[in-house]
Amino acid sequence: MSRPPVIAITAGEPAGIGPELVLRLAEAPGASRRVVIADRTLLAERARLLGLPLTLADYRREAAPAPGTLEVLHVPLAAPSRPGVLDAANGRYVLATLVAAIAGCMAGEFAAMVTAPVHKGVINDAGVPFSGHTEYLAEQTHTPRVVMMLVGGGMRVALATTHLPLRAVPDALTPALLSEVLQILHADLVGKFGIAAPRILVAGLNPHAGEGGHLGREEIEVIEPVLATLRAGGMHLIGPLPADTLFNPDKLAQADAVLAMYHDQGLPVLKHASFGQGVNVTLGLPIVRTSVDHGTALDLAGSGRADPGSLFEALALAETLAARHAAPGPAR
Ligand SMILES: NC(=O)C1=CN([C@@H]2O[C@H](COP(=O)(O)OP(=O)(O)OC[C@H]3O[C@@H](n4cnc5c(N)ncnc54)[C@H](O)[C@@H]3O)[C@@H](O)[C@H]2O)C=CC1
Ligand SMILES: NCC(=O)COP(=O)(O)O
Repeated sequence: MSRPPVIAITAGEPAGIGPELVLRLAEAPGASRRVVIADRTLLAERARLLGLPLTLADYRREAAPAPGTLEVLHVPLAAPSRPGVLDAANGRYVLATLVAAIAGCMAGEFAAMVTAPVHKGVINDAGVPFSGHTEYLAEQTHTPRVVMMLVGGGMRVALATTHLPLRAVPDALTPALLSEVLQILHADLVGKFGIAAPRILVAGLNPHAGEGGHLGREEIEVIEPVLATLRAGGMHLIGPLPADTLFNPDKLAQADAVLAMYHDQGLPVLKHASFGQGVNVTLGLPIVRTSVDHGTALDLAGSGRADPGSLFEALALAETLAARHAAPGPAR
């Protein structure tokens, strides 16, 4: 009998809701073997705090877990952590959990990694420049370009730019960046999502997609030329469209994915439609990585009220993508 794929789940910021959400994985459907990467004492304390009856077992690659146990690959905290209270002393612990997951995926020991939320600010406070998992995964796997895409509410929304100040967005939107992002998005819609000929709606940057150049020239000077070149190569690209009406149901029905130009152009729409059930997937990586659609929710940490729905969806998508990654099949 073939062994189930092993999926690594990083528990994220120790003061946030990540540790208590990963404790709920025993309830998640699916056939994978799940290994949580975190401090085992932290998990045991959160389980006790929330009254979750749970047996933690150290992960051993060759030994199948006993039924009813949650396997843990132990990474030690630098300092004890209290729910809701950030401590920069643990910033490097969070990164160490990611490094362990990435190494296991790159070595083929893990079929995929799923990430619970990290707190970007406290990692920077720890002295490590960090803008998000997406950028960190690109750096750690030596991948020059990756693309963030969220899936939820019947939509797939990818971002041309990710975690950068709004003021920096127009300068970041170069023809090279846009072209690479669209090629990665197209390739992974085919290869990871099994869509043979993806149709992509592309948002403009400016109000009314620039109003013919009267409200900004990025559409004319950057977006339209890139779309024209890629269309000539066979891609089905619609746009640039005004972002305020691009998400109307009649437009979405014409496409398999949307490319938004920046984080808060695309994500509020998707999160409004599916918060708590959405999944963040990193495209363009040599490994499979999915994540939750929410943050550390420090206000809920330790309360037991955090919804594990997005983590369960992220695990389910990781299982699907890992199966395709292991045995790429013909597109539907
Ligand atoms: N995948 C990741 O690592 C992500 C990390 N973040 C980080 O999280 C930190 C906090 O970000 P915020 O903007 O405050 O967003 P947030 O998602 O942590 O919180 C926004 C609101 O949603 C609620 N919420 C979040 N998750 C929930 C859940 N599972 N169940 C029920 N309610 C939930 C919170 O209580 C809060 O009211 C930031 O440092 C941010 O960078 C944000 C998004 C994703
Ligand atoms: N809004 C998505 C987000 O901030 C998560 O980003 P990442 O940590 O997955 O790069």
